[in-house]
Amino acid sequence: MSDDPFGPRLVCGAAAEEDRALDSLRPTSLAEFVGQEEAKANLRVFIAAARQRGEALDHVLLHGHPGLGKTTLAHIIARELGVEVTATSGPVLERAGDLAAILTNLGPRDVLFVDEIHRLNHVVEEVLYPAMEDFHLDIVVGQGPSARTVKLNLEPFTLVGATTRAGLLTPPLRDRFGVQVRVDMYTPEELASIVGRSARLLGLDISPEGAAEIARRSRATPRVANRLLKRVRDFAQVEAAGHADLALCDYALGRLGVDQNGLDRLDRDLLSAIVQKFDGGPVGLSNLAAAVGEEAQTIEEVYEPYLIQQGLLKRTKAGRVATGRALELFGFTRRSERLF
Ligand SMILES: Nc1ncnc2c1ncn2[C@@H]1O[C@H](COP(=O)(O)OP(=O)(O)OP(=O)(O)O)[C@@H](O)[C@H]1O
Repeated sequence: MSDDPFGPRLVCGAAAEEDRALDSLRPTSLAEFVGQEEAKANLRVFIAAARQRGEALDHVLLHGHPGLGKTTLAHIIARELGVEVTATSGPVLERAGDLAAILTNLGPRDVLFVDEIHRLNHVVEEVLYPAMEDFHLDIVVGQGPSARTVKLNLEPFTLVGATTRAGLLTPPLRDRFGVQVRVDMYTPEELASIVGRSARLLGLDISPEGAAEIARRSRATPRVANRLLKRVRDFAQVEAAGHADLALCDYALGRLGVDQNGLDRLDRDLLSAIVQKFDGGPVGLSNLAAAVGEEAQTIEEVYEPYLIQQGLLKRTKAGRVATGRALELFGFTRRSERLF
C-alpha cells in the first residue's frame, strides 16, 4: 500500500511487477556477479568438480533477504554447469503431482530452481525427499487394499532452493542440501560497481560520485539500486541532458522520497510509530503492523533487516525497540522523557 506519487515502494527489496524490466540487468556468469566473494569462490570449485565428474551438482540452498541476488545466482549456477534450468516456487507447487510432473521432465544434471522453498506444503515436501536423495519418486497407484507404491526413477538433478526464511525450513529438508550459501547485504563499494555496470547497460552517462550516491542510499540491496537507477535515469534524461552527476542523483533521490540514509517515508513511519505511539518500545510485531497499516510479515522481511543493519531498530524478546541512534537521527523524544 502506498500513496507515493511514484507508485509502489521504490526502496523495497521484494520483487515487483515492474522489475521484469530489470531482468536485462541480470549478470549471467559468476565473473559478472558482483560481491559475495566467498560464496562465489566455493561455488566455482563445486561446479568445476561436478562437471569434471560428469555428475549433478549437489543440492544448493540460497538464503538471504529479498533482492540480494538469489534468483540471479540460481540461473548462473545452471549456466556455469552447462545445463537447463526450470524455475518454480514453493506456493505454486500445490499438489504432489505438480512437482512430479516437473521432476519427470528434467534432463540429466538439470537444475530445478524452487523460490520461496520454505512455503512448500508438507505433502509436496515428502515427495521431494526421495527425489533429492536417490533420484526417484514413490508413486501410489490405486486405492484401498489394492493400492501399491511404484518406484519411478528420475534423471540426476540439482535442486537449487531459495529462501528469505531459512529458519522455517524443516530440518529434514534443510539437511538434504549439501551446499548452503548465505547471500549477504552488499557494501557501498560493491553496490556502486553494480550501479556502474547497470548504467552502462542502460546507456546512462553517470559520474562515479553519482553511482556511489545511489549505492549509498540503496539499502545494501542490488534490486533497490537498479530500481532507483532507472528512476534517476528519467530525471537525468528530462532535466539534465542525460547526464547523472552527484547533484542530479542527490536531487532525484530526494524527489523519490529517499533520504540521506536511504530511508523512505515508510521506514520513518515505522520508527516514529515505535517512538511516539509505543514510547520507544518494546512493541510486539502485530501491534506495530496495525499501527502503520502494513503486514507483519512484510515489516519483518522487508523493512526491518536494513533498519537493524543500520542500528536504528532492535528485535528483543519483548518486541521491537527504537535505538538511541534512531531517536537522534529523527530528533525524536520518548513520551516518557517529554516534560509536557
Ligand atoms: N551480485 C549482483 N551483481 C549484479 N546485479 C545483481 C546482483 N545481485 C542482484 N543483482 C540484480 O538485482 C536484481 C534482484 O536480483 P534477484 O532477483 O536475483 O534477487 P533475489 O534475491 O532472488 O530476490 P527475491 O528473493 O526477492 O526473488 C536483479 O535485477 C539483478 O540483476
